[in-house]
Amino acid sequence: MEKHEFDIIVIGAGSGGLSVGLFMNQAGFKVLMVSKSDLSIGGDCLNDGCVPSKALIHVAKIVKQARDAEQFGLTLTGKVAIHKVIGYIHSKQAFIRTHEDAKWLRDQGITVALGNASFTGKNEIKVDGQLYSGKKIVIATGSKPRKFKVKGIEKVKYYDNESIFHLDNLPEKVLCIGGGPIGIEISQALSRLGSQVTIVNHGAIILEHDDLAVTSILLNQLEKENIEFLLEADVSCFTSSTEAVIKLKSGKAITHQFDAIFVAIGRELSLDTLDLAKAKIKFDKKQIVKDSYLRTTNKNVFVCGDVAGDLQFSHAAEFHARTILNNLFSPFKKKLNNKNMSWVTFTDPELATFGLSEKQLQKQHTKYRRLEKTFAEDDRAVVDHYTYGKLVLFVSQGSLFKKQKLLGGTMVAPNAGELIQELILANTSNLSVKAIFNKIYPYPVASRVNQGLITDLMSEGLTPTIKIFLRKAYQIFS
Ligand SMILES: Cc1cc2nc3c(=O)[nH]c(=O)nc-3n(C[C@H](O)[C@H](O)[C@H](O)COP(=O)(O)OP(=O)(O)OC[C@H]3O[C@@H](n4cnc5c(N)ncnc54)[C@H](O)[C@@H]3O)c2cc1C
Ligand SMILES: NC(=O)c1ccc[n+]([C@@H]2O[C@H](COP(=O)([O-])OP(=O)(O)OC[C@H]3O[C@@H](n4cnc5c(N)ncnc54)[C@H](O)[C@@H]3O)[C@@H](O)[C@H]2O)c1
Repeated sequence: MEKHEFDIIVIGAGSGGLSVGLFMNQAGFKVLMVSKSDLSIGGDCLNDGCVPSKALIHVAKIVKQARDAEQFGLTLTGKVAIHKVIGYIHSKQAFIRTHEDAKWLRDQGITVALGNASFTGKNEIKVDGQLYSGKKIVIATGSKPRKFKVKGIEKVKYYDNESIFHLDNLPEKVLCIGGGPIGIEISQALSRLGSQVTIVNHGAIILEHDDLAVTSILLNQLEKENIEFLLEADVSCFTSSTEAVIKLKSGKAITHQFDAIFVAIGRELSLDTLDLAKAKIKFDKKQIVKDSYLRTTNKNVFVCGDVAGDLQFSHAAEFHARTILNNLFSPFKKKLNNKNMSWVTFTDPELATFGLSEKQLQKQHTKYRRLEKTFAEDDRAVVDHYTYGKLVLFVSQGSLFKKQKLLGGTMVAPNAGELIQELILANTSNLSVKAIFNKIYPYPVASRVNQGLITDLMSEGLTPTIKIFLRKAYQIFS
């Protein structure tokens, strides 16, 4: 059988795989991209994840704002037509697909093979009966929703992120299993469109990777929108297609009625068809064994994105790609380092987090200050009605000769994801907090809250000695 040879083979054309493949192609290398099918190009992000979920959230927000307008005398009648919502989502996906499909990739000069890839040797894979070899191979096969296995599950209408964006009818009552970002984002959107939603979460808190000071505010806001939370609770079984038995924290079991369940209890890595052993790639505890350079036990094969078993975000997958690309071209190999990572949960209000968390700072024995500010007195928050908002920052200890810097932080507010961007820049660029303090913010942009908290910190510098010094200076120079 004829074998096709490439400089690099990328298995999986999602956020991670596309980043590697497109750059290598632009740089003049011979690239093979493998995707299960034409429609799976773009990966989870385009097809079953970020894009459809953010489009759904957009529509749900419009509906909520229309309902909110009733307090100003407008009257709203009728129900949301779910097929129009789904149509909107699909139209946005179709638009993006025009530059994320096999034809477009081929037009760029990339060879595309459609089908499941499996290894046949250390540098060789097979797709749809055809062999391909690559000097380097990147596994970027992503992840899939973990299946919920409990007695009676076969009786119920079951949705997860692969089916929810194809809804025919909006279920009246939804039972969401899982209080992570997928469960929370989708639950709020469904609730705003008209479903009555209850979230059952195994853990004691929602969004367990974020700071409790902000997740508790988000929880409170979601409860105000009539989303019910059962925390530290588990579905023991389904007794019919519409009834679940839920074991509560107290040990008590209750029955709960619903029309459909939405499952978001974490992800499983997509490795099924790869046949890793043929390429001498070790696999342990449901993960591919990798080093801190994202290399597998076969030094010519890398892992990138969700399948690496690290943080599962589109931008994390892109960051993996950048790390791998750097190391392909530079003698100065970079280890994967997430100290500047950030993420946003696109609820309303949004929850945005960047840099190191308090747990990480404590673990690495870094000296830091925790600063907190509510938005109760922020003029923009007052007029736009989000005084519940909060900003938390972790700053290093400065001195006369040492810059005080942002180590991490988190915010809950509408548009928090945009508001923290300048803090992320200060964090990644190692700027002093004075960069925020010295900025002139147009009044009343919402991001003035960032300066507000840093100003609180700076005013601590007005010690009794400094005040005496200022009085003297005033006497002399004024
Ligand atoms: C509902 C939801 C919302 C999300 N929202 C956000 C968000 O707002 N922001 C964010 O940053 N992240 C978000 N994520 C996470 C984000 O989608 C993923 O982290 C990201 O898509 C991972 O990219 P990847 O390249 O690792 O994998 P993927 O994008 O999943 O791509 C992997 C590709 O490999 C293909 N593949 C698998 N096995 C094989 C094989 N054997 N041969 C050939 N091809 C194969 C798959 O079909 C797929 O196309 C969300 C996820 C979900 C589910
Ligand atoms: N805006 C974003 O960036 C965004 C949005 C969606 C998803 N994502 C990514 O996708 C990943 C997966 O999201 P996810 O929400 O599926 O998973 P997750 O692992 O983040 O959260 C799962 C939640 O389900 C709970 N859980 C687990 N088993 C359960 C059970 N049997 N019963 C009840 N609760 C149970 C856990 O306590 C946890 O709170 C996220 O970690 C994130 O990286 C990102």
